[in-house]
Amino acid sequence: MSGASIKASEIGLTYRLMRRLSFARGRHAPVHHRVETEGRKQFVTALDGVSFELSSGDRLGLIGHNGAGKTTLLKVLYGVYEPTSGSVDISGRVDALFNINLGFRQEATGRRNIVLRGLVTGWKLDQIEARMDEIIAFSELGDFIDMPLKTYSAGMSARLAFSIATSFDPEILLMDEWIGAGDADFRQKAQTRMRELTEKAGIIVLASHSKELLGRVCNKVMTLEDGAIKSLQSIDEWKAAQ
Ligand SMILES: Nc1ncnc2c1ncn2[C@@H]1O[C@H](COP(=O)(O)OP(=O)(O)OP(=O)(O)O)[C@@H](O)[C@H]1O
Repeated sequence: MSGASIKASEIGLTYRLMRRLSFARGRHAPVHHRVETEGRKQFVTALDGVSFELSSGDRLGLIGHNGAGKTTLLKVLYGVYEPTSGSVDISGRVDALFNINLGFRQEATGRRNIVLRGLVTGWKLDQIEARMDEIIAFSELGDFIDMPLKTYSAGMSARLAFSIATSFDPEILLMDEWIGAGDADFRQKAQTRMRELTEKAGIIVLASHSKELLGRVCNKVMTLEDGAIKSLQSIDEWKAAQ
């Protein structure tokens, strides 16, 4: 691995609202101050002037109130959305674990979903088969691996998604709070795996409301407020400020 990097320069992201919001006089919608109206169109500014750089081994935590822009930032880094302004330069293979069910076929078995995910990630069938046993063992799903996804609990889906994503050697892993769905033993295993990933010169970006989780996993923390960076601190600075 040559070393992963992310450079975000002044990223802005504005959503166009498909349905018009109207606010009764004297009542505020939670995001009313960022809804702008232009003629018949309405827009929400979800990210505004976000700049940062990450390099090999960085584990960035994203924290902030509901609607602060954490998920939107992950989606921009994953390429789901093109920033409305600014730019993102990414070097390294990116995989994402947010909205765990995204990309899973509910009618297909766990085993079949491993193959489908592998193919989408760009691996060949024999490469996927070579990793199959290891992925199944790590997920601890046992015989459930041959049952359809729709029979899985949230925690079981999370374990499968994590096992798959980390087995296909991502250099950059983008995650939200999915990890909360796993039980304590699995979280411990998952944490070890994330550490190995960053030791191999990878990068993790993890959005969470859990200060305890960020404290354990991250070396930097970005606090977002209304789509802008309120602070970007080393883990020690951030802990000292709590
Ligand atoms: N598809 C969308 N269309 C319009 N507005 C959106 C869309 N997705 C998010 N938003 C708005 O963008 C802003 C940022 O949302 P985002 O989901 O990034 O926040 P978040 O920090 O991840 O919140 P949470 O902690 O609740 O998950 C919010 O004001 C939200 O209403």
